[in-house]
Amino acid sequence: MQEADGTGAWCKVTGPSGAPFLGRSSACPMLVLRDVQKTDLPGLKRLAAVLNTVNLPNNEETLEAIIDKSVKSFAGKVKDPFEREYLFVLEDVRNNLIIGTSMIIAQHGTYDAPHIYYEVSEREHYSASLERHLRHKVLSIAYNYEGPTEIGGLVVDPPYRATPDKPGKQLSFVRFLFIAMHRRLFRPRVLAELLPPLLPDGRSLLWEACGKKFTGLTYLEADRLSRQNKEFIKELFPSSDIYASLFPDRVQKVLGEVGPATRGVQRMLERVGFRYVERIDPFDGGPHFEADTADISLVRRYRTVKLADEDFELEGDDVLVAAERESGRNRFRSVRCQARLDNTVIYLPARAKEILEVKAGAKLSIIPFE
Ligand SMILES: NC(=[NH2+])NCCC[C@H](N)C(=O)O
Repeated sequence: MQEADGTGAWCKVTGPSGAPFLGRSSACPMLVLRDVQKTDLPGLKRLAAVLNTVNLPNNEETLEAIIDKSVKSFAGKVKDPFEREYLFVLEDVRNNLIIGTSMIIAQHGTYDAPHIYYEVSEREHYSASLERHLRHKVLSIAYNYEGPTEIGGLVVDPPYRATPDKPGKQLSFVRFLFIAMHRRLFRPRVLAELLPPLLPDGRSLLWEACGKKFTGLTYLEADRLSRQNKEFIKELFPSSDIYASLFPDRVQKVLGEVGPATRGVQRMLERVGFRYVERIDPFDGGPHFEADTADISLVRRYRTVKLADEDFELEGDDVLVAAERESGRNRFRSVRCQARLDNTVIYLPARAKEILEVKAGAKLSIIPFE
C-alpha cells in the first residue's frame, strides 16, 4: 500500500473547468468523512474508473473485498484488532458523490504477510596500500512480522484537488484523528510508504535494474501481485546485500527519493512528526517515513469535547470533528469546520451538526486542522 499514487492527490490543479467551487468551505462545510459502506460500491467504482490506481483498483471484486474488510473492521467484527483495515471515504453531501478515500491498516507486516523493505546503510572500504577510502550504499532485504500501523490509499478525484476544502488534507488527517480515538487498536509506530519518481510510462528505474532481473515480472505485475503474495519476493529476491554502487547513476539517484506528486504528502507528514527511516521499497526505492504514534502532533493534540446547544457561525478554530456510533451501518462521521472551544465544550455551525448527525450533549472528538 503506497501513499499518493503519483496521480497527484496533492498536486495543484489550477481551476480545471468543472472544478467545484466550494467557497468558504470550513465555515459552511459540504463534505463528510465517514466509514465506507456496502452501498458505496458504485461510488468507489466511479472513482476507481477515473483513477485506476493500485490503491483503488478498477476491479469490482477487489473493491468489494476492501469494503467488506473495512465494514467488518469498523464494526469490530474482525476479532484481532491488528488484522483490521479501515477505509474512509470523503463524500460531497450536496450530490452524494464519493470524491476521495484514505486507509489505515492496523498492522502492516504479519506472520502470513511480512512487511518487506530494503534497509539502506553505508559501508566503508579502505585500502592502505592504495590509500583509497570508499563509501558505498548497501541495500539489505529485511522482513517485519509484527509491523507498524500503516497509513495509505490516499486518492482524491482530480476536479476536487487543491480546492479550498483541502480534501486531500482532510482524508489524510482523519486517519490520525481515528488513531488518536482508538490508540489500543493500533501499533506504537505508524508507517507511510511514499512513491518515488517513476518513468512517464509508470515503470520504475530501480525495478528495471534489479527486481525485474530476479523475478521476470514487470513492475506493475509485481506490484499488484505483492498485495496478495509475499512469498515470491522472499524466494526470488537475492538474500545477500546489494551494493547500490553497481547500479547506473540514474538508478542510484531515485533510491529514497520522493516523486513530484508526493512532495506535498511528504511535507505534511514531516510537519506532524514523520521522518525518513533509511528504509526503502524493495521494488521501486520509494522511501519509508515513520513516527512514534504517541509523538504525532495531531495525536498529541487530540481532545474529546461535549457539544453545546447554541450554534456558532463565526470564524473560529479550524478543526476536524468526529462523532461515533456503537451500532448501525454508519459508525463514524467527521467534518472539517470552524468551531469555538470553551474548555471541554464545543460550539459548532448548524450545518456541521447536521452533517455529523449529532445533538447537544454529544461526545465529540477533535484535532486541529491547520
Ligand atoms: N511496491 C511494492 N509493491 N513493494 C513490495 C511490497 C513492499 C511492502 N512494504 C510490503 O511488504 O508489502
